Amino acid sequence: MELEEQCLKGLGVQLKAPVKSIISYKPRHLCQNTQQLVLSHMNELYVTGHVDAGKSTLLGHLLQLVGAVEKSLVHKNARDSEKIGKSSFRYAWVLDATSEERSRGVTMDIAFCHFRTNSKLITVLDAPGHRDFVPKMISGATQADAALLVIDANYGEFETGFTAGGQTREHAILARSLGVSQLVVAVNKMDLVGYSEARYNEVVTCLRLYLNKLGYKDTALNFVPCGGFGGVNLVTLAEPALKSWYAGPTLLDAIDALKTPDKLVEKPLRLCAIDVYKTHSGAFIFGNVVTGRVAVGDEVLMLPGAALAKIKGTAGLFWHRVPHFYRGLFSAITVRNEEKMFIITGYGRVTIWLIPSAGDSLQFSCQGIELDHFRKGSFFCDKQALMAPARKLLARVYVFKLEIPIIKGTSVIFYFYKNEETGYITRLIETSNKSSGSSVRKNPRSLSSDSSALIEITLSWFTITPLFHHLELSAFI
Ligand SMILES: Nc1nc2c(ncn2[C@@H]2O[C@H](COP(=O)(O)OP(=O)(O)OP(=O)(O)O)[C@@H](O)[C@H]2O)c(=O)[nH]1
Repeated sequence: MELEEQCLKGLGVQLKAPVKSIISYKPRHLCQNTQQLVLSHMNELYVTGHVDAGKSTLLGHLLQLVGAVEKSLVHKNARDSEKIGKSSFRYAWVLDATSEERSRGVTMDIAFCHFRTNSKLITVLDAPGHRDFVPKMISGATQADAALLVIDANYGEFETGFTAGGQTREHAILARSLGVSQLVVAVNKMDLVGYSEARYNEVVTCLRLYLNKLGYKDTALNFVPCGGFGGVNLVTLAEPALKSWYAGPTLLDAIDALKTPDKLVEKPLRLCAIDVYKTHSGAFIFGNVVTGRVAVGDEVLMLPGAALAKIKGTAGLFWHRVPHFYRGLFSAITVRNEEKMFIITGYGRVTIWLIPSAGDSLQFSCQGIELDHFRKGSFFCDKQALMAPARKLLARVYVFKLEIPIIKGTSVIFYFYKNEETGYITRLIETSNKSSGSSVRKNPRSLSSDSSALIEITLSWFTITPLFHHLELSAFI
């Protein structure tokens, strides 16, 4: 394995993640001496928390410290933010890149970025904290394995985010109901409370109780005291006031310790198209492999529409035209159109293909479909194992806090990757035990706060669903 990695390096191909395995899977169009490298899976981490908790600053500073931001950009942000009297936002500007976000000092859309820890490639989604942008935040959470919940430790601020209706609670509930299974909780702005151990313990105790109640076990939680603006305990712990009582992980270590979920490489292909980027010489699709794997030349079906398409590589010549923030998304298959590379191994000349598989994001183009018919959220899937269009869905739902009980006929919004469909509840099938899932009561008349249930939803229009039940279907009510 090391040899292959070294050879690729020698060719100037920089892998975005360490090679995990060499697999024997061979599509028909590849010749016999083809080996395929599967890159180690990425972890997707989405950053959330109460408005102004310091999410963008924390992340921007962390990216800077791990060298994921170009030095020229660091200097430019420092200079430009100072010029308009907003130097406290200089780290946040790494992520809040639009002029409206900068002038208002709030994150308004999901920002993507990437960095490496010791053992992982992390894709980060910085979600807006403001209530008006909650739908954006939901689309971020539906893509992520783990979340970084940022808490403002300052006196009064933590309490505001945490009281009934506060966004810390709301975001934790959303993350939980959308299936995010692990949380790193950054107890931020510790400088404002004098790095007080007592305050840290107070915040952690309060949050732990609440998160346990939502169903997060202690093993799925990792609390880290830090200061995003000062860079305290992000990558190293040098602050004596914190060091005197804290000996746990830094934020980077806590992120590195996240478990990489089983990405279901062996399942049939489901590739979700996230966006399309048009240049005068062609269009590229940006997508995310949910399950299975895909190679150049594969014939796939795009749904909805059932158009047959052939996956093509993308031309490296256009690389410089790809927006900067998208670049880190690509796994090695698309970096400089090097999907086919020759390397010398102990066995002679071998063709290496880099295969994007479940968990990878990639850029590609395809033959056979009109990109005008393409829409965000379309799925490319295996011809032999199609995804089923459906209007009726069964969903296991967790009900958190409600003012009015849920009854038959209640309207819902269904999110499935980039798809969003309205509908209503047509049956309340049973309530169930929150931890064991066993049936408690058949055909209940209503669902109240703090319960779990199996329900039937009828959507206003057909949506595509996975044929196999690889994800617990989650609905947000
Ligand atoms: N004292 C102190 N201030 C901080 C720290 N981190 C962030 N701030 C300040 O808090 C303010 C808000 O920071 P942002 O990073 O924009 O917060 P945010 O959570 O991303 O905001 P939204 O995305 O709009 O919800 C800015 O003025 C930051 O300089 C910290 O560790 N200590």
